Amino acid sequence: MIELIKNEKGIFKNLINGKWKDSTTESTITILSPLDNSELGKINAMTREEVDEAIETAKIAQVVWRSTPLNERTDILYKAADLLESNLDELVQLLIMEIGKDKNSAISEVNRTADFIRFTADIAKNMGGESISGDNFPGYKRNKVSIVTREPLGVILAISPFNYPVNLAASKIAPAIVTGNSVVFKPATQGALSGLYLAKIFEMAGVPAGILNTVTGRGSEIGDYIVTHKGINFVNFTGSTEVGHRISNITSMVPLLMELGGKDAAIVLKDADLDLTAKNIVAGAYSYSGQRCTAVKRVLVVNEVADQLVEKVKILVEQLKVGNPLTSKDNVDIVPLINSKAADFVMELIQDAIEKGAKVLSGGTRKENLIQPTLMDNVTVDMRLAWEEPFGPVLPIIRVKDADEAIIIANQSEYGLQSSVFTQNINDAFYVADKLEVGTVQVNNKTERGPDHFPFLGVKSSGVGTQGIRYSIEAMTRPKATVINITQ
Ligand SMILES: NC(=O)C1=CN([C@@H]2O[C@H](COP(=O)(O)OP(=O)(O)OC[C@H]3O[C@@H](n4cnc5c(N)ncnc54)[C@H](OP(=O)(O)O)[C@@H]3O)[C@@H](O)[C@H]2O)C=CC1
Ligand SMILES: O=C(O)[C@H](O)COP(=O)(O)O
Repeated sequence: MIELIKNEKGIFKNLINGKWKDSTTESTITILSPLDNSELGKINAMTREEVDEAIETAKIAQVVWRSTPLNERTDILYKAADLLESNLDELVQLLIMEIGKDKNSAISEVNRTADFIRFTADIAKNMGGESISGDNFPGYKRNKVSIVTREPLGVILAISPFNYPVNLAASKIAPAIVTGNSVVFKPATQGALSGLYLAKIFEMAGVPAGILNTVTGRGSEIGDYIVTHKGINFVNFTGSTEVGHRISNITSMVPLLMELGGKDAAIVLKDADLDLTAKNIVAGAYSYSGQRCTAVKRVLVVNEVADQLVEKVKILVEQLKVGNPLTSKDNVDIVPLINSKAADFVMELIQDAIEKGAKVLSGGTRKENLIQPTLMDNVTVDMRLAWEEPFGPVLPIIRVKDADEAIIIANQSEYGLQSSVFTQNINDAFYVADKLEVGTVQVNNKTERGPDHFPFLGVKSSGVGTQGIRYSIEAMTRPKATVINITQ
């Protein structure tokens, strides 16, 4: 199917108004694989005029789409989910090559996305509006009734990051279109081929012309133009806090739904089940080399059990499989990072911590962009690793005297995505959970986004608004009240 979306020069086309179009510009971006530097294809660096066309076409098409029966819109989503599954092998291969995901994680991303799309259709079909009688409020009678329906917002701008190019695109596109919105989708540049593939799936499933349009090009070049475009009615962005802040600063009167960076803490109390804790911490911190916003990014463990926990974590870290998914026989947990800039940054954080007295218990070395899973003990709050998000396979252990000190350090972060607390005492779990300034607290589990119908949100610099299937649907619609006044 890849062949259907690229031209004879290997340039991937964009879906605009139901047609896969070549750009009018000669300006292209070459997508190389982080695994072997091979060229996977080229994408167009679209011009402003082409962006205008994508947004204008979305605006016009939405007018008809919002009146299309919901059951027809949901049928398209069910078809898209089936098509994703029937094209799993090719898409998995593309994900592995384009973003260096290990095979198991790539398969899981595609299957989870199909489930997400189906569940979105199910929820949309089962969501109703409400009717409110006037007499609930003093001075009014039952002859006044408000019928509250949910209306689409118009044109949704969906911007996705590199690490889940299919799932974090579909989790914006599916709730948007099922509710009668149209979409302009700007994938991450590294991840754009997978994103365009997803768009092809939606098109094949029957999404009408103009309802899903794609825009490719570097965010640094066209990002400001798209997010501030007057044709956009809602921005759903997942990516770094830096870009999120920028979008928030330059937009005006447009609702934002943003999931940004994190520094999720795993807080370990003295009565925690340490085997379960260590297992969760290692799975949470290192899968896909830590390139997940919800990765466990620091451990705050009380002194009484710190030595025991560290020993258990170290044993598991040393069992992680490290390698290049292209050349490794088995599935690997630790893969090369997305690019050398990302790997340089992780090494910089490790070096800073070493210079300030942290101890490397495992890893700490790099071969090209493959960084060994790194475990660092005795990390203290004067080190950058205590606060900055590495988006790589390095985990700092910060020792604390008690739960209260852990809470203070956890909350001092600029981020507030998730936290875990490990304890066998339900009262302590609630005590800690109640005080943490995050969107979600996981009790005795690693930090993670799923299941996808749960609310997913970050506070402080980790985001604005709430995702999760029903929550995204609500965010992308607004109530509309039609008031019936019955003459009596
Ligand atoms: N909380 C969450 O749910 C998640 C958060 N993240 C966070 O994302 C980061 C990693 O992802 P990464 O892709 O590198 O993030 P970036 O912020 O670099 O990019 C995200 C998206 O924004 C685009 N973009 C870049 N500049 C602009 C701009 N000025 N205006 C509009 N769009 C722009 C990018 O395009 P281009 O690729 O062309 O630059 C890409 O599509 C981490 O910080 C991580 O924590 C990631 C996943 C989930
Ligand atoms: O992009 C991310 O990193 C995700 O939103 C996290 O999802 P996960 O917890 O399912 O990996």
